Order: sequence, then C-alpha cells, then structure tokens
Amino acid sequence: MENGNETSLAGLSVLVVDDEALLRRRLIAHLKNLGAEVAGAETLEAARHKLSDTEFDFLLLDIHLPDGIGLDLIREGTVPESTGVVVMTAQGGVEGAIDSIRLGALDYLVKPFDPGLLPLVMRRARKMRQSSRAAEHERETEDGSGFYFGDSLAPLRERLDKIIAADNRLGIHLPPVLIAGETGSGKSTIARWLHRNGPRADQPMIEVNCSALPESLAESELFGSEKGAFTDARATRQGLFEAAHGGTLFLDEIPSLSSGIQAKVLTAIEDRNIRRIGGTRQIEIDVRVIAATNRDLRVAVESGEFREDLLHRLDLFRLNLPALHERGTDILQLAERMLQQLCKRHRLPLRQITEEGKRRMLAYRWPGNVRELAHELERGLVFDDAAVLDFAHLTGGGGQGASAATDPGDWLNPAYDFTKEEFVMEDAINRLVQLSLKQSGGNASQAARMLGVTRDFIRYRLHGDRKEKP
Ligand SMILES: Nc1ncnc2c1ncn2[C@@H]1O[C@H](COP(=O)(O)OP(=O)(O)OP(=O)(O)O)[C@@H](O)[C@H]1O
Repeated sequence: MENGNETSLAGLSVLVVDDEALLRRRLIAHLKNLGAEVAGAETLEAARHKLSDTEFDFLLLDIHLPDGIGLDLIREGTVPESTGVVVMTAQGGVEGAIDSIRLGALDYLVKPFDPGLLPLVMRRARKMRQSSRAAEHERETEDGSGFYFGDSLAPLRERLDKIIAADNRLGIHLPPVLIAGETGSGKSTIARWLHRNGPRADQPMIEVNCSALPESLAESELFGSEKGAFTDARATRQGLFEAAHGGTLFLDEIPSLSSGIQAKVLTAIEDRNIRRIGGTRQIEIDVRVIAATNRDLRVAVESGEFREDLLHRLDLFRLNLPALHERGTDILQLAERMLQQLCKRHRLPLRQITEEGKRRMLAYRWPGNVRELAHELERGLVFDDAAVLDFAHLTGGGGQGASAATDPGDWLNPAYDFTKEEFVMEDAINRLVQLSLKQSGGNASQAARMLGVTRDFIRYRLHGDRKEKP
C-alpha cells in the first residue's frame, strides 16, 4: 500500500471479528504477513472491548456471531467513523451485505474468499473513504473521532484547519509539525486527528515512542539496516521512515532521542532521504513528521539535551496543547462526554456529576490531564456505587490535589489552612518552578534568577523523575 508495494499493509491496524476460529486465525496470519497490526475477536462482546481500547483502521466483520449480528456494532455506534468496515458474509447472505453498506460498511466479501484479495479490498475501501473525507471534514463540528475541542481548543482547531489547507495545496513534502503539551493532554490524539483529516489519511501513520526506544536500537528502527550491517542483521530491514513513506511518522517524546539520532532525523527531514545502516544507497522518502514533547524544547536546547537546528526545523508549525486545568469549564463538557462513552462501554446507566463534584473538578490541578480525567471517571463509575459522582477524594490533596492553592500566592493568604489543605512542600516548589518558567517564556536562566536559585536547580526540578536532585 506504500512504497509502491501494492500488497503491503504496513502501518495499518485491523480487527478481525469472526467466530470461526480457523478462518479467523488464517486471516490474522495472512494480514500479519502483509505487515498489518492485527487483533481478533470471536464475539460481539469481545469486539466491543477491543474497539473501546484501540482505534483500528479496519474492521473485518462477520455478520453472524454467537451473541448477535455483527452489524449491531455499527448500529450502536461502537465503531468509530475513522474505522473502515468490510463485512464478511456467507453465500446467499447478500441482503445482509446490502444492509451493511447502507449502514456505512465500505465493502463486503462473500465467504469463502481468497485472503489475497484483502489488500485490494482495503485499498479500494480507503479510496472511497478519502473521496468522502472532504465532505466529512466540513460536517464535523467538534470532531467525528471523539476528540473534544470546545471553546478552549478553538484556536488550535483553526490552526489545524490551516495546516490541513496548506497540506492539501502542497500534496507532497509536507513540513513537520511540533506538538507541545503536558503528559496526557492529547498530543498523540491530535497527531492522529491531523493525519486522519489530512490528505494522507489513506496512507500509513507510524507512531514511535522515542522514550521507549533503546539507544542501541533507535537508529536501525528508524532508518533500517542492510543485511550484514551488524551481527544480528541477517536480512535487510526497512526502517520506520521508509515504512511511513507517503504517510506520517509520529515521533512522540522526541527529546529522548540521542543527539546523533536527532541529527539523522534532521537530515531525513531536510534532504528527504535516508540511508540504512550499512547501506550506501540514498533512499528517497516523502514523510510528514509530527514530533511531540511534554518538555519545553527551548529549555532542553539550553541544557544541551536537544539540538537547536532540529528545534528550528520542527518549530515551523507548532501546536501548543493547554493543560487540562487551563481549559476552564470545557473540562466539564469533556467529562460529560467521556462519562457517556464509559457508561455505554460498561453498560451502566448514565450517571450525573454533582455540583460539588464539578466544583472540585474545576479546582483540581489534573497533573495527568485528560488521561487522568478519564481514569478518575472510570474509577468513579466502576468502584463507587453511588448514583452520582462527586469526586470527594479529589479534595484529599495527594500532593497535587484539588484544594491545594491554585496559585502560589494562596499559600501566603492568612485564610489558607495548612491543616486542612495537606500542604506538600515538594509540590509548592515544583509549582514555583513552573510558574517562573512560564513567566520567563521557558528561559531556565531567567527563571533561576527570578527564584534566586541556580539554573541546575531548575533543570533538576524539571526532570526530577529522571535525575537526582543536586
Ligand atoms: N480533547 C480530547 N477529547 C477527548 N479525549 C481526549 C482529548 N484529549 C485527550 N484525550 C484522551 O486522553 C488520553 C490521553 O491522550 P494522549 O495519549 O493523546 O495524550 P498525550 O499528550 O499524547 O500523552 P503522553 O504525553 O503521555 O504521550 C487518550 O485516551 C485520549 O483519547
């Protein structure tokens, strides 16, 4: 499907839902051989679980399942709009196939079929999706994929639309995009949104968590290796830049890459070609790089952890995602939408959040951002029997808790009650450091001067989870 290889499904994820174990295994093995990431489910219920955890590019769906009709997954809205559905029907089941097309399935296959047809069917289905995408994009108010923008992310949405318009004009050699935001604020989700709503939606998007990539493997993973390049290189291996050719490569936590690899990434972006380890040939690539970071890259440049030249190259289109606690009352709308989805997933009646609960949610710092909100809601739903959610435990402080001061000045307020608020000195220091960095525009030296501490102190506080204090 990319790199001119008509049958490759590299970069695509597929869920195969069929209760016939043999056929399911055969399809899974075949799709895996073609490079796809594949999961299987034998019942509707198992499919619901998989679909609620992962967003698949394709759903290969049998119509008759032991616990119901496969099409129910589309009817009940369990299948996200971004997932292309291809229905598998038994001979004579054409009516079901027609029903499924009416419901929005992209294609159908009559059993028994040759699994070799799958790449062709998927390519055709993706083409159909692409042509309806422009209209879909127009229709989307918030976001068809469940991403909630709200008022606070309206400027971000505008910026995304501008990037997509520029991408549509350019077609090839799309400039890199940098997404900055605290952990759990939605960087990966926005990267996927951009890919799915842009002109490369029918091409692969490959996601790499750079912090999980051991340094020894990073180069071969990203750029590939020729046979014999090193002891274990028994065959030529394509790197992820090549695998993402024509599509998007998402480099999450990009500052985790070593300086040497950062330099290679810069060359790949600038020269639009790569060289595999042990290879002499330059291989042309057309990859849109989206990089994400939860760190202030200017601070990382100052401390020598990030290459300034790469920052300049990436910083052309920057998307800053605000922390959840900066999103005002949007947090309540987001929580309500997530609650609806969770209740549906756990088959629970819809629960309301009390006024007090809302107040607590607005006051809380949410250090884990939207991810933490999702966990809190799920915890409340699954472990609390109460008919309403009031988030009483959020007042417990717990270091980064709700009722701690919302700005450091509160600690100096005579009304501030240290016995009730469970004041945590570490938290206070970290927040002072964050505040000074914010006011100095991320300049660690200036922030250090403001607080009367050394620059190292700021640095160690920023990366305290990875390095010891001085
Ligand atoms: N605006 C949003 N609307 C709906 N869901 C969201 C939104 N933002 C984030 N989420 C959800 O919050 C969770 C965390 O988002 P995501 O993984 O994109 O964050 P991240 O910034 O990439 O995190 P990390 O820094 O840890 O990589 C995901 O489950 C995502 O679906």
